[in-house]
Amino acid sequence: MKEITCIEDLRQVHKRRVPKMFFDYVDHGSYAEETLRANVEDLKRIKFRQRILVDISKRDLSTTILGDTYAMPLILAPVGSTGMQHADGEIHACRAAQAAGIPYTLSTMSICSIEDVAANVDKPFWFQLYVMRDRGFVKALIERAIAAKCSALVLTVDLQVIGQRHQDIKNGMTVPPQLFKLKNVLDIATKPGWVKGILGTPRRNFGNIAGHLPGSKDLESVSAWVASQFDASLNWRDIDWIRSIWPGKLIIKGILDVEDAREAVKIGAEALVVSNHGGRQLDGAPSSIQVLPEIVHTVGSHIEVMFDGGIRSGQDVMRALALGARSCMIGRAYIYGLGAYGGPGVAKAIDIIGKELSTTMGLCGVNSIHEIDEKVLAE
Ligand SMILES: Cc1cc2nc3c(=O)[nH]c(=O)nc-3n(C[C@H](O)[C@H](O)[C@H](O)COP(=O)(O)O)c2cc1C
Ligand SMILES: CCCCCCC(=O)C(=O)O
Repeated sequence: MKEITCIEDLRQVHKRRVPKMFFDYVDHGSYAEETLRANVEDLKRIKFRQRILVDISKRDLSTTILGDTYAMPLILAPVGSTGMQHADGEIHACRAAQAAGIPYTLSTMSICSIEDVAANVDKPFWFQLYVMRDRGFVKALIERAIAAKCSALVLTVDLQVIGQRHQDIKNGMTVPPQLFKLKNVLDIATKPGWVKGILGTPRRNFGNIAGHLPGSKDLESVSAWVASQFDASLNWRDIDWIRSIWPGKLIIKGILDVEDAREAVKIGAEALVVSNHGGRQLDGAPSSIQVLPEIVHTVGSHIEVMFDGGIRSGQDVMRALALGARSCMIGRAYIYGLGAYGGPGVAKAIDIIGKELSTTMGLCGVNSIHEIDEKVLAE
């Protein structure tokens, strides 16, 4: 891994090592991918203000997230089907996050179940919830997260209907995926390391949602499956119901509008994530960084504001913190590491971003996370 120096290097190795259908599922976004591109490009346009001759010898990246101390303001975002990028991917990612001292969020749509992950890691992790039509099942999922001692519930609210990802349709990325389609068989045959890993683990299907998958002979497009299973009637009134089951910290993920941010404060969520789902949902929505300042300005003193979308470097984390985010989630950046090298690849992604953040802080004359604000940005 010596020649890996940035997240793009991990992406290139991921692309070589993982079947195209799974790499594309990660790398692409919805429709024309305008929001996906805007997330990355709008971050890059933000320029820093260099400061010199400040004592920056004692830089400290540690911070608190929802009252707990972590090594840096970084969180591994929930990513569905992580275990298809690398065998037992969720367990490896969670272990890497915990070793680095940052939170890991397990998706409802994970391959390893809540119990699989809990049995194989040392500390509590966060659980991300999708609300399905079967409310008895949703209640049971929350109870499983409580039994596994998950320390926060991340309620994702921007995917009750799914944005179309053209590439997934072309690749046969259905539920379950069409691994035996000729072009996939030919491609998978060139990825022996991936095949060996996946065949070597019993965990190859969605561990949390058994009983809600199509029968073994049926194939459903992802959009048809989501339409049949996810509850499109979900609304603010349902949050009380979730609160009545979940006693812990609640994070609402998928907020882009100031009015919605105000609602999240009103219902008493502990945090919200400014997110457009990594450009995978409403194509044509603004980039996350474009809306961050107005949301922070409106609600930032009443609720903890987290951020995601387009982060590919420590410089990007610094940009989001400068515009008022308290912490940042990364999705693709760590999945590229996982697909490339498994757990050590996730550790590498976190390390790259942490070091870039530390250097950027230094060059802006800043020693601690709480000092980062608009003053580190060029006019
Ligand atoms: C392959 C993939 C799967 C995802 N699955 C989920 C999911 O199951 N639940 C969820 O809340 N968000 C999911 N997301 C969105 C991420 O949590 C996060 O919002 C997004 O990746 C941030 O953008 P970034 O990838 O540019 O960092 C997924 C993202 C990707 C790339
Ligand atoms: C196979 C079903 C995918 C459900 C949504 C997972 C997700 O949030 C994403 O792909 O984005």
